[in-house]
Amino acid sequence: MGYLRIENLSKHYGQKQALRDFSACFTAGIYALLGPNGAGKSTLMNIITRNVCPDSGGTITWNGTEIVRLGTEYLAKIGYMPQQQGLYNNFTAYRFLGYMASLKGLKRREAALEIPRALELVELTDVAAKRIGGFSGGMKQRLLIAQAILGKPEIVILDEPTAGLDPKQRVRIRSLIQSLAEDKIVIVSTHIVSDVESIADQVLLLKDGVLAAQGAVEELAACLPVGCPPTLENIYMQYFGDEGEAPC
Ligand SMILES: Nc1ncnc2c1ncn2[C@@H]1O[C@H](COP(=O)(O)OP(=O)(O)OP(=O)(O)O)[C@@H](O)[C@H]1O
Repeated sequence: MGYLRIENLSKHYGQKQALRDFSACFTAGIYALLGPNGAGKSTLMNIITRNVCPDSGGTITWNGTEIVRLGTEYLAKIGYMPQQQGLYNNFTAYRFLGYMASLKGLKRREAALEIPRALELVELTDVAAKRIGGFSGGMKQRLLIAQAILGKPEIVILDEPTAGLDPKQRVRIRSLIQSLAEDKIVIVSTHIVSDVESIADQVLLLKDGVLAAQGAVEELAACLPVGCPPTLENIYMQYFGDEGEAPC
C-alpha cells in the first residue's frame, strides 16, 4: 500500500484563493474533509484527481514520485466520484459501468470481472439490468461509488457522496465507505458531520482554503472547553461556529 503526500499546495481562481499552502500525507484509511461551503474541499479533490491544476510551487507525490511524472500510471490508481454528475438515465446500471470501465481503459476481460464485483459491493446486483432513470437517489449514489472503485484503485475520492440522501440511505453509504477502506486511501468530503464521525480515521478541517486542523476525532477534541462532550459536531462548532456560538 502506498502513500500520497501533498506539500504546500495552493490554488487561485483569479483573485479568489480557494486553497492556501495545504500539506498532508495519506496512507490506507478513511480521511474526512470537513468544512463549510466554499472551504476548498472540491478544489483539493479536483487537484488530487488532476482535474484542476494547482498554482505552481506545491507538490503531490505518490510513494515519493511526483504524480506529474507518473502520468497515467497515477491516474489508474484513482477512483473518483465527483460532486456534480450526470447519469445516463437510459442506460442500465450494467451498461453504465461498462461504459465507465472502457473510459478507464479496463480490458474487456477485466471489466467482465470488475463490474459484477463492484455491483455486488454496492448491493445493486439485482437491478443491474434496470435503467438508471428509475433508481432512487441512494441507488444512484451507490452506482457512482461502484464506478469509482472499478479497476481496484488505491486512492478513492468521494465528493459529498451522501448529498441529498435521507438518513437511512446515508447510513448505507457510510457502511459502504467503511467496507472500502481496508486497503485503500479513501478521502470523503462532506459538511454532514454525522456521516463521517464514526468512520473517519482522520478528520481534516478546512476553513477558507486553509487546513485548520487534522487528527482523529479524539485528538481534535482536545481543543474543546473542559466538560464539553468530545463529539465531532462540537469540534466543528469550535472551528466553524460564528462568534458567540461556542459549542458548549
Ligand atoms: N472554477 C472556479 N472558478 C472560480 N471560483 C471557483 C471555482 N471553483 C471554486 N471556486 C471558488 O473557490 C472556493 C472553494 O470552492 P470549493 O468548491 O473548492 O469549496 P467546497 O468546500 O468544495 O464547497 P462546497 O461544499 O460548496 O462544495 C469557493 O469560494 C468557490 O467559489
